[in-house]
Formats: sequence, C-alpha cells, structure tokens
Amino acid sequence: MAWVAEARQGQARAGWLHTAHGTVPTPTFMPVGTKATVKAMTADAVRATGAGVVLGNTYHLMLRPGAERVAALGGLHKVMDWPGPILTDSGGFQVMSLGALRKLDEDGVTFRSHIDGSPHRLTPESSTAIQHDLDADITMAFDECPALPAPKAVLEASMERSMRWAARSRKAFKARPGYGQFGIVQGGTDRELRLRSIKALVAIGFEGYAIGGLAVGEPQAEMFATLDYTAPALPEDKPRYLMGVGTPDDMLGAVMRGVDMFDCVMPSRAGRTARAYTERGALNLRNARFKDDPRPLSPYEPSPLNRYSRAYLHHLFRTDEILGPMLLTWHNLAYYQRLMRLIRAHVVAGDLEGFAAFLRAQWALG
Ligand SMILES: CNc1nc2cc3c(cc2[nH]1)N=C(N)NC3
Repeated sequence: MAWVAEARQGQARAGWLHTAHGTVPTPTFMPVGTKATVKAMTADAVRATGAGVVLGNTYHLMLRPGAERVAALGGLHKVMDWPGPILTDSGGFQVMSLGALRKLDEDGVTFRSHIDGSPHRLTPESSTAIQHDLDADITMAFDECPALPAPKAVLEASMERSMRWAARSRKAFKARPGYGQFGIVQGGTDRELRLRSIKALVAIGFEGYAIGGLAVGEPQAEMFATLDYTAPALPEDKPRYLMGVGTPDDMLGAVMRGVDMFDCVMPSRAGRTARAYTERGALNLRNARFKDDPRPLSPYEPSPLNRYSRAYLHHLFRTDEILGPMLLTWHNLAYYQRLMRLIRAHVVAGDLEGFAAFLRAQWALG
C-alpha cells in the first residue's frame, strides 16, 4: 500500500492512496462498517455516496461471526460485497470503550464479551492475525487506549506499552503488495509523550500513521492544538489518519493541519436518529417545522436523495418507518463524501483558506 501526494497547501495535502483493492483520493472519509455492514446501508448505497475505504472492527468481528468464519467465507470484501479497500481497527479501543471487563498485562488484554460475558484475549500478535484473516487492506497496530483524563505517569506507562505492542504488531504483520499497517500515536494531549511516541513508531516503520487518543470528548480547540504539533511531526510521505473524527468542521480544521484520513460514526448514527447534515448545518428532522417543507435536504447541492422532501423524511421518522434511517444515513454519508471531494479540490486549486471561510459561513446559516 502506498500514498502519493498530488498537491500541498500549507499543512493540507491532497493525495492518492494505492491499495490492493483500489486507489482512493485523500483526504478521505471512511464510513464505519463495524460488524461488516455500514448500518442501514446496502453496499450499493455506500458506493453511491462515493466512499473509498470502509472500516471494519476486530473486536466486534472476532466475537461475531468470528474471524475464522469470515476468512472461510472468502474475507470481508466478499462477505460484505465491498470490493474497495477496507481498514480494520485492532480492538484495543473497543475493549476499553465498551468497558468489557478487562485485565491488562504486558502480553495483552483479557476481557469479557459485552454480548455474553464469555472470556476472550487479544494480543498484538492475535489482533494482527485476525486482521489478516479478515483480509484488511490496512491493519491497525494493537494499542492500549488509556481512559482519559489520566496523570502523566499513567499516560507515559501506557504509551510506552503501546510502543512495545506496536513493535510486536509490526513483527506479526504479513507484508503483501497493496496491503499496509498503520502505527497509532498515543500520549494523550502531552506534547513530550506524543513526540516520543512518533519517534518510536517511525523507528519501527509503518505504511501510515494514526493519531489516537483524540475525539474522546476533548474541546475542538484542544484537538486542534494537539494536531498543530503532532501532524507535522509525522513523515511527510505517509498518510495520516485521525481516528474517530468527526464533525464537518472538525475534519476541515484537521485537513488544514495535515490530516488525510478520517472515520466517525456521527453521520451514520445521526442518520438513524433523524439528524441531517447539510451544507447549512445540521437539522433535526423530527421537528414539526418540517411537516410541510417540500424542499429537498440539500437544495443547493446535488444529492442522490434530493428526490425526497424534508416533509417526507419527517413523516418517515415520525412513523418510525425503516426507510427513514436508510435514506438519512445515505444522505449524511453522501454529504460527508461530497464535502471531502470539495475540500480536496480546493487543496489542489490552492484556495483552501477561502473555501474554508465559505464553508464556515454556510454552516453558520443554520
Ligand atoms: C471516537 N473516537 C475515537 N478515538 C479513537 C482512538 C483510537 C481508536 C479509535 C478511536 N475512536 N482505535 C485505536 N486502536 N486506538 C486509538
């Protein structure tokens, strides 16, 4: 797997991510397909949004249906009918964030399934093997994700363990043309720890680098301040992935600070809860003001869903029709993809600053 830069503007980059399952323009937004499905979306609908890379998840897939079963059925691409590139997260964050009763030791994590309480274990080696079985184009290193906020000593010990686990993940990775593995920068919002983490990961050497430990509830200003020194410290010629981010405004600011790849459950989760992302900010379609609104959701933009009125979507959510979450998830993901395409075009055109001001003014219209 390789990333090639096409254009730069300030810290922002426009590039091409070449993988075994196709080439994707960056910056790119990766819809979350945790359990081998982007919730409420058929694979054709995901394609129609213009998505490039789809995310899968080691933790969820190892529990159900099991990585061996996915491998026996031909791998994730075949099982979920997604011929494009797939990135799988390594499980560490989910074990921590799902609060699955976990016991951490130097070798790995023992935890109980959040589904049935059955005992399981993940190590850098087993997580890497699972992601190989899933046939992920991009494998994430197995890291330890400390609950934040945490004292510096705790962050330091956790980051150092994650770096030892990154080395073990790299050793366990089976290199194949078109496939790659990303290291994950840890260290909370502590500058010294983050820069040490970057140094350790670059010394191991990965095809790309992810920034972890953000998008866990910290204010946007704090996330941007961390990016201001973290992104430029990562290798210029490798893709940078900000995990779990974010809103349209988060992604715009992160692209301007040098980030190339994003994933977030927001647009799909919002689609299921009647929250619509549009070029003029977010709308709550359950609100009675949409009862008779004949306009499409994005009247100023081409969207596959402009054949439907806001009144119709309001009706679907008010009557709990399954089509409501399906159409709105499709709309939100299509908006995220269109936004990324426009941002990329303005990086290439060299006028991203001006376009950012335009976007922010539009979002403020509400
Ligand atoms: C929603 N925010 C978020 N922050 C993350 C941070 C990480 C992650 C996933 C995340 N999602 N996966 C990892 N393997 N490590 C760090």
